[in-house]
Amino acid sequence: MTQRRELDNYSDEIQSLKKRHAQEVDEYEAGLRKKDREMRELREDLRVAQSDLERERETVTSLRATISSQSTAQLTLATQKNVLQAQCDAVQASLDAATATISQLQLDLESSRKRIAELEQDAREAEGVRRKLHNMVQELKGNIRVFCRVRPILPKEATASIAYPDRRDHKEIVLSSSSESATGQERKEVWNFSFDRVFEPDSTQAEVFEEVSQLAQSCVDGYNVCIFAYGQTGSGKSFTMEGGPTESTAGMIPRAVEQVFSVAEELKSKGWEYKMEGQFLEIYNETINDLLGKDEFDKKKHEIKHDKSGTRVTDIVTIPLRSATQVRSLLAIAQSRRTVAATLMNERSSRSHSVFTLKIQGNNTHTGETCDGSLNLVDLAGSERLKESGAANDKDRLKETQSINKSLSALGDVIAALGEKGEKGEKHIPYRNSKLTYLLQNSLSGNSKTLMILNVSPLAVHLGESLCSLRFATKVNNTTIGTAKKQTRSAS
Ligand SMILES: Nc1ncnc2c1ncn2[C@@H]1O[C@H](COP(=O)(O)OP(=O)(O)OP(=O)(O)O)[C@@H](O)[C@H]1O
Repeated sequence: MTQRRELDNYSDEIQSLKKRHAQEVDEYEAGLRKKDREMRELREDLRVAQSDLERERETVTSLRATISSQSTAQLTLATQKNVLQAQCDAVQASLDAATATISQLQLDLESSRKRIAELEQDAREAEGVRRKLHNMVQELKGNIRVFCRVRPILPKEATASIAYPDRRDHKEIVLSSSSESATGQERKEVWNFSFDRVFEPDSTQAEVFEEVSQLAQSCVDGYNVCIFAYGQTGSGKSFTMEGGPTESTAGMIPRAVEQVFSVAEELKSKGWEYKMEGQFLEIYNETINDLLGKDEFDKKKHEIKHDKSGTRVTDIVTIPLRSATQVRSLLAIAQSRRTVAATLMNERSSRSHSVFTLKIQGNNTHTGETCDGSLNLVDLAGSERLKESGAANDKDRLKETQSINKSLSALGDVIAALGEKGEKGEKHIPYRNSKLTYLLQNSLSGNSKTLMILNVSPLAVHLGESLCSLRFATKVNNTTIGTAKKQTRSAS
């Protein structure tokens, strides 16, 4: 029994042990599951931690790369800083030097300003002296001068016998002709003429202008200047005065105008300011026509008036001029109007006098001086006589030729009378004998300078006309003796 009880006890004990064991197994399994869960969680944490670690590693690598490139950049910057510092030092040094130089320059500038003021004063005085000397030179050369220009022969023309013996000063021209006398003997005739300058056929416009340019200077200095082209039709007057379309063939009018503008520009630095205006007219049959008028034909009646302010033509268009280019276009307008008139009225351009007038008013802003000059450029009508012009049987042509002859001989008389006045004192000058001389009255007397360019045709058929022109020009040229004497008188 005891055994039995013991057995029961043992069985109970086994039962309780089994129970406890099952309980412990449960607990153990629950613990195990918990551990398992904890282990999964830990694994997850580990994976997260590993990926964080991986990221951190990448960050570290990239930071290392950044640090390495930053240190390279820092090194470069440091080098650049050193270079800039050196440059800065150099700039500072040159700035210091420049400041010193500026101070010195300011001193120099001040003394240069003083010197410039003195030189400007000297220049103004020298300009006055130059004007006087220039005028003296012009007077010594003669206030009335004559140049003779022989035009080249054109194709198919037969030349007359013309020689130029003065190879040094170019002042002589010799015409000759040989004919057979009634007895069959050869008769040779020779005519010598001398002028202030003779231009041979190969002379260029530039060479002729070289002699004329001094007069352009005079009119800017306040003198009245008249330049005439005289000669028979076809002798080269228009070529000489207006010239061709190219720079090398441009005539005296465009060249003189160019020169006047450039001299006026140069004198600006000496305080001179100039106002210029131009007019262009023609005198045809003793009637004035405005070549710058608006209409194709000028129907207005123009009169010449002389008053204190100078010579004025009533109702004539006067254009303020600002540049030589503007003058050239004006000349072209005038030329086209003359061409229209010429086609309608029998080569009128060679049967009328054209007068281009440039008025120049100067005012010196430093000295208060003023001056009034004018440049008259005159292309005279053809000087041929009645028989040559073929006018004898044509009433209109006859009238034309007579009025041309009248005005040309009036011009010769006025110039001759001016020369005599120079020798004998007071003398009546017959300005009123023609429109041309009346118009140019103020530009042919007093402080005026006259140049006549005699244009001569080289043709054998024109020999007679050439001789007439040369004789007329010689009469004009002899007038210069008056001026030469004046110079002797003032010297004594
Ligand atoms: N120095 C020169 N060089 C070249 N050709 C010239 C020269 N002089 C004149 N001529 C030519 O001779 C011809 C006559 O000249 P131009 O027309 O100038 O004469 P003109 O005396 O003015 O005649 P007009 O009284 O008919 O106007 C023109 O063909 C011109 O081009």
